[in-house]
Amino acid sequence: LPKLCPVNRATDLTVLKEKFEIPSPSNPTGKSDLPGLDIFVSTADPEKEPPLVTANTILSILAADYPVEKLSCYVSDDGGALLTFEAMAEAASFASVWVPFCRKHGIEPRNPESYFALKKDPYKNKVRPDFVRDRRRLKREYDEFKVRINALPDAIRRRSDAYHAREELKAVRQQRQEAAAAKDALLEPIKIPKATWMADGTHWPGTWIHPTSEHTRGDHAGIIQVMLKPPAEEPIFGISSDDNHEEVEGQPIPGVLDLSEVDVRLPMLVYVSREKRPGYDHNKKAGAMNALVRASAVMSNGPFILNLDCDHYFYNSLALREGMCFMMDRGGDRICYVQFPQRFEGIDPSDRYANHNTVFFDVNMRALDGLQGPVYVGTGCLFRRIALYGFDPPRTKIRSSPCGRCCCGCCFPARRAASHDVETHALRMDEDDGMNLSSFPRKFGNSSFLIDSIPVAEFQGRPLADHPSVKNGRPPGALHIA
Ligand SMILES: O=c1ccn([C@@H]2O[C@H](COP(=O)(O)OP(=O)(O)O[C@H]3O[C@H](CO)[C@@H](O)[C@H](O)[C@H]3O)[C@@H](O)[C@H]2O)c(=O)[nH]1
Ligand SMILES: [Mn+2]
Repeated sequence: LPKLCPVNRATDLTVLKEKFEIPSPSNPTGKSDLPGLDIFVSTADPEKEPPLVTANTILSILAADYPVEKLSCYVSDDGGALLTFEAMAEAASFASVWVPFCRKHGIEPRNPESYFALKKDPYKNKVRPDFVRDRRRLKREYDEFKVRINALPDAIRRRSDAYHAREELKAVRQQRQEAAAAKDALLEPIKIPKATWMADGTHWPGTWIHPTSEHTRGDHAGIIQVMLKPPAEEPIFGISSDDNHEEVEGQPIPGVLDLSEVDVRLPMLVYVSREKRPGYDHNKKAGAMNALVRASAVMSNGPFILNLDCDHYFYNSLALREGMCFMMDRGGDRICYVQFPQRFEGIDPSDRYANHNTVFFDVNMRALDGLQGPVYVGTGCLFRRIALYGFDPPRTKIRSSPCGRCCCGCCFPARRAASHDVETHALRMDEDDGMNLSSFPRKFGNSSFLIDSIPVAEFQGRPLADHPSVKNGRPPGALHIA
């Protein structure tokens, strides 16, 4: 049995910054050379998973400290619910004040609900004189946002009822006209199925409040809606409070945040509800993740993917950068995924039921890291996109080991290579010629957009070729050009 050898790892964010974001003659503004990152959030039921919680998750993602133009967020709604859709739209709109506020004042955590519920002194280490005013302003905005989210179920129901009444009236009128034309006195009562209506006066394509065929939980069309479009390539600074007054009875009040030094761009946000039909097994969260992998490949195609459940959030706005330290390090191209630990809120003080899971996250996972690596726990995991496509790791060839018969990790590639044909159907990534698209099997389906996106993601996910030991690295600066 191998001995347990728990590993503690540390990251150095300064080194990451120096390597990828320091201005140079070829990159005068220090535009980021970090790879793209797609964040997936899954939700399935607005009754059991309150949209306010999902919205908070989304806000913590949109406010994460990562180059805005490299970050995209995808929400998968397996409930196909208009409520979730509209809550995400509200979150996107609230993000336009929340995210600049977080950036301006270095707020942590960037989940508003948790931030405003913090027990510790919010003014600790805050020196900007406008912090008090900005925080008060944001608190009010957030409270109003919460009320809007909580009012959504009712608003949607009332709107749907109003549209329904209008439709019924229309139908009755038409029936009367037809009856009059045909001189037919017999009028049958009209039954129109109760639809769920969107604000623009069209039918919601997903699940309806009153289910009808084609609009039930497991039976509806696919929906993709971009809620925040991809940001501009260069930073956009906000307006200063001098130019931006609110007026109360003709008197300007300086209530609006001064954002003249803050990049106000937001990452792309996409709502996805995959198509569902009766008779198919949709494989719950796994199926949702697969749908997002495909959808994101043709939209932002981030070479890295991180997934979160709707009731989880980023506690640390730098977490994505920390994950990237492992992926972009020398030898990082051999890493398939980086699993983040989970921490829990709202557990009873004595933790009678061991809900903190300390043994699992702080002992078992570290020990596994000393063997072959921790296991994937289903969420909070940063993946290399190409690894999810079923490719072999880039270096599966037998390498000469320093110790004749060795017991170190380098034996695994040899064993894998030998059993390759029989055991796995992994795709080979040719080390010398790169990828040969024509050899890709049908398993990717017929979308040529998807197939073409694969080698792009592979190239962009490589570490920098700034050291002789990095064999297939990409040249520095390859990603900072728009
Ligand atoms: O048809 C479904 C069903 C679930 N989900 C999502 O899957 C996630 C997890 O589902 P949940 O029912 O909350 O499972 P839990 O038991 O709470 O979560 C455990 O199991 C999950 C999946 O295996 C892991 O992601 C979690 O970390 C782990 O705590 C949630 O975001 C759901 O919205 C879907 O997207 N589609
Ligand atoms: Mn859960």
